[in-house]
This record gives sequence, C-alpha cells and structure tokens, in this order.
Amino acid sequence: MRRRLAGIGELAVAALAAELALDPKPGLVTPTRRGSHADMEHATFVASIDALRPYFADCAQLGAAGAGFAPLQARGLAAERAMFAATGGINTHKGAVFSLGLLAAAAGRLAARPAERSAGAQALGEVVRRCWGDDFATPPAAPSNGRRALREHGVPGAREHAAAGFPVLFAVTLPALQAALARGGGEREAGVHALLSTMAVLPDTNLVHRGGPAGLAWAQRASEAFVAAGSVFAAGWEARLAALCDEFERRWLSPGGAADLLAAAWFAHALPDELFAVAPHAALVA
Ligand SMILES: CC(C)(COP(=O)(O)OP(=O)(O)OC[C@H]1O[C@@H](n2cnc3c(N)ncnc32)[C@H](O)[C@@H]1O)[C@@H](O)C(=O)NCCC(=O)NCCS
Ligand SMILES: Nc1ncnc2c1ncn2[C@@H]1O[C@H](COP(=O)(O)OP(=O)(O)OP(=O)(O)O)[C@@H](O)[C@H]1O
Repeated sequence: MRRRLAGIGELAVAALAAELALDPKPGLVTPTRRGSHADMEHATFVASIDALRPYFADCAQLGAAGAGFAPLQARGLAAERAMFAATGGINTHKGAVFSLGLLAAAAGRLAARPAERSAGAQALGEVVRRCWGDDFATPPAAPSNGRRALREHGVPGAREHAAAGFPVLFAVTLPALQAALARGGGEREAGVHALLSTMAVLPDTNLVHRGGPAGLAWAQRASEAFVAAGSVFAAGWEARLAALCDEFERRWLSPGGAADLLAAAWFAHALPDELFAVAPHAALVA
C-alpha cells in the first residue's frame, strides 16, 4: 500500500510537469514564454514542483488513513510555505496545492477503501465533497484574491469548485482531454483542447483578479470561439492559438485556475482504472 500511495504522489507531480510543459498556453508560463507574468518563469515553476515533490504522496497517505480536513490543511499550508521558500515568495502553485492535494488525498482514500469506489474518475470529486467539502466551504477570514472575487463580483473559485466535487474538472476538462486522445491527438493537442474547453466555462478567480468580471467574460468568449472553430481538430489551429496567446498577454490576463484543472485532469487520467472499479460487495449493496 505504501508504494501505491507513493505512486499516487508521483502521478500528481508528473501532472504538474505535464501542465507546465504545454506550450504555448494563453497567458500562462511555459518552457519558452512567461505569459502574462513579470515575476516568474519556467525555472520558478520547476523549482516549485521540486519543492512540492513529497507533498502529494503525503496527501495520499493522509487520505488512506482516513484523515479529516484539519491534518490535510496543515500539510497543505506547510507545502505552500515550501513553495514560497523555493520560489522566493512567488505564488506558483497555491491553487494546485489545494485542488491537486485534495484529489491525491481522495485517490489515497479510494486505494485503501475499495468499498467506497464507484465507477468513473468523478468518484474522486465525490470523495472530496463528501469527506471534506463541508470543512472548507466557508472561506477563512484571511484576505485573498479569490475571496475578493467572490465578495465583490460573486465569482466562485477553487474552494467552491472543490466543495461541489470539481464539476468542471469531471464534466469538461477530463472528458475533453480523453476525447482528444481518443481521436489520436498527442499530449499537446489533448492539453490544448482540455485547457481551452475549460477556460470557456470556468469561473476563474485568477482572471477576475487580473481583469475584473469583464476580463473573465472576454477570456471565456475567446476560448469558446477557439473551441467552436474546431479547436485542435481544425486546420490552422496553431496560428489561431498563437494569436490568442498574444492577445492574452496584451491584456495581461492569466487563467491560473484552468491551468490547475489541466494538471488535475492529467492526474485523474493517469490513475489506475481499478481505483474507479466498483468493488463486488459495494455493487451488491447499491
Ligand atoms: C483554497 C485556496 C486555494 C484559496 O483560494 P482563494 O479562492 O481564497 O484564492 P487565492 O487567490 O488564494 O487562490 C486562487 C487560486 O485558485 C485557482 N483557481 C481560481 N479559480 C478556480 C476555480 N474556479 N477552480 C479551481 N481553481 C481555481 C487558481 O490557481 C488561483 O490562483 C488556498 O489559498 C488555501 O486555502 N490554501 C491553504 C492550503 C490548503 O488548505 N490545502 C488543503 C490541502 S489538501
Ligand atoms: N503554467 C502556469 N503559468 C502561470 N500561472 C499558472 C500556471 N499554472 C498555474 N498557474 C496559476 O496562476 C497563479 C498565479 O497568478 P498571479 O500571478 O495572478 O498570482 P497571484 O499571487 O494570485 O496574484 P498577484 O501576484 O497579483 O498577487 C498561480 O497561483 C497558479 O495557480
């Protein structure tokens, strides 16, 4: 079991690396672009991922041990501190520490409890909602960009998305990723299709923080237009994507929440199918 939980942690780290490797991405940091960011670059993200390496396996371990939210939160806050120490105080992965950490904990819990498994990767979101959702549905008093987006503009963010069982991740991001792979797309095409499909619908508080509700609305419409034009399945998509990336940078917008969900989708996609196979006795009870 220990090795399986360590494996879950490794898949989470690999998922963050896959998100970072995707190039180009509108407004986001890639191996060749800084996107709409003056204070970070590819090396900052590499250092951040390295600092987070032990964190996700610990989340899986805590999930397997049946931990409540308090120990997970304490581990998450320690991971945030490690991230800030590695990046010189820059927020590279705060959203991912939260969302991917919870999903790794849910995977650990399902690994240890076959009776709680159910069909489909959305079982992970169900575990998060059922086991920990009530504990973080209410935001703490500390100010944050996400809290401001909710208070001032009514836009829900990472906390609300997780408390609802990650509906966008499981209804949009992961299906888009898997549909593109099934159509013969490589990692790059699948990543772009999943990212843009997510950006078209996600209430991303990072976009609200950067561009207000108008910035979010513009980014959603522009992403929707890319997908409606055939996404990565239509000729000329690379040129259309390059133009979109330029426009995101001109407007200084960055879809950090959608980037986190792309990493989460790579993670869910890579988990072994058996985690989502219904245990025989659970099927009998249902
Ligand atoms: C829950 C967090 C992410 C709070 O986020 P909040 O909404 O208050 O805003 P904040 O500006 O801090 O972070 C926003 C980040 O969330 C991501 N995000 C934005 N919108 C969304 C969305 N709709 N869905 C998912 N992620 C999103 C982006 O990466 C963005 O940068 C976080 O700061 C927190 O509480 N961290 C503590 C660590 C913790 O509890 N970990 C649990 C470990 S399992
Ligand atoms: N590849 C990526 N490139 C850029 N941002 C990413 C990437 N992947 C994820 N993100 C998300 O974008 C967020 C950074 O956005 P931003 O620069 O607006 O930071 P902030 O700390 O929230 O705001 P500010 O620096 O203005 O206080 C990160 O926390 C991260 O969640």
